[in-house]
Amino acid sequence: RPPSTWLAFITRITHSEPRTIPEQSQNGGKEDDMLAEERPVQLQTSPKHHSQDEPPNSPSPESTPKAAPKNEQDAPAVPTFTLNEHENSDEEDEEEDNLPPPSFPAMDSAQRASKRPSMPPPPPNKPTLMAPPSKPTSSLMPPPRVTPSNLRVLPTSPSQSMRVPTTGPLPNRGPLPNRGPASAPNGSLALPPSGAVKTPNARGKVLLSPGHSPLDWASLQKSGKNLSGVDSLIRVTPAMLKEKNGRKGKPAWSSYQGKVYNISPYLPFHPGGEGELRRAAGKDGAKLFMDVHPWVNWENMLGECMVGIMVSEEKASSTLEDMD
Ligand code: HEM
Repeated sequence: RPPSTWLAFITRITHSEPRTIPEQSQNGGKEDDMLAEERPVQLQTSPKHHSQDEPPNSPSPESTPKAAPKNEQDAPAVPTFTLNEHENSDEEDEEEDNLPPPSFPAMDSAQRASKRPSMPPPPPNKPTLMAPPSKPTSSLMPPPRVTPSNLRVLPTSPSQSMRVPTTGPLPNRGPLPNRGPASAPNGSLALPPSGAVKTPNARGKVLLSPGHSPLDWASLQKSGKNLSGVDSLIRVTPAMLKEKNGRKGKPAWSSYQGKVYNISPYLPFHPGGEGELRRAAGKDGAKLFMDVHPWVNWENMLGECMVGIMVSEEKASSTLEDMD
């Protein structure tokens, strides 16, 4: 048994093509194959009996169908199909509702048996009766409870505080080594003796005058100029060193590990400033030097400025060559 929707379609075809009926009836045996329900529908619409006196071009199921009807109103309706034909036709909907269910799948088939008794889906564009889910309002929510387990335990031991955290921003690396005190507030890093190192301040960097960069000093050392102020190396007594303090036009000498250097030409080149370097004038500057920048090679920096060696007052009269 064809679905109910087919019946309406078959009805239209039989209305529009009456010549198919005699052909089927002429076949005789084929008519028996047709379903019983279809027969009266087809027979009602087919002009089974017609007069012999009709003209040859009159509408006859046995004659060739006309190319065009005489009257457009009499013309059979050409079946047209649209996608929403069933939706727009109320008559067909009612007809379908009254028709028995389609024969496929069979009433006792496994498909029907396995079909869940599902609820029909709600029609679109129709307001549902269910109330929309209430939105959670923050004002009604209780504040999150802070329990001790939610709090991160702060590191207590130095080994824990030095550990790099796996989450969050990287910690401040702090100043470069030997450039000043460590920035760790908990004192976990080893600090030099208090007061021994000045805190470097980037804004306090000494601005050297043009032509007095470290490169300029290196070029001046290689220039061959006499930077020591003496013709040859001399013995320097403590009294002599103390006199060369750089004041009142006098040169500035400073001793470092038994050697005496004329630091006067280096004063405008000193990255730490002329004033800082002058503090070592006329005396042993090793301690001041090592406290600030032990990585600096004094001998390389002031090699051309060497005056002589420190000697006691007794040996001051003799020359260095004599001592060798
Ligand atoms: C007489 C031999 C000296 C030489 C050849 C010398 C050389 C230098 C050099 C090359 C720098 C730059 C270091 C760097 O940027 O890493 C420097 C910086 C400095 N020096 Fe000296 N210096 C001498 C003595 C002194 C003395 C006696 C003092 C202090 C009493 C001093 C205080 C400083 C300071 C404060 C800085 C700046 C450090 C900084 O900016 O981080 N220097 N010196």
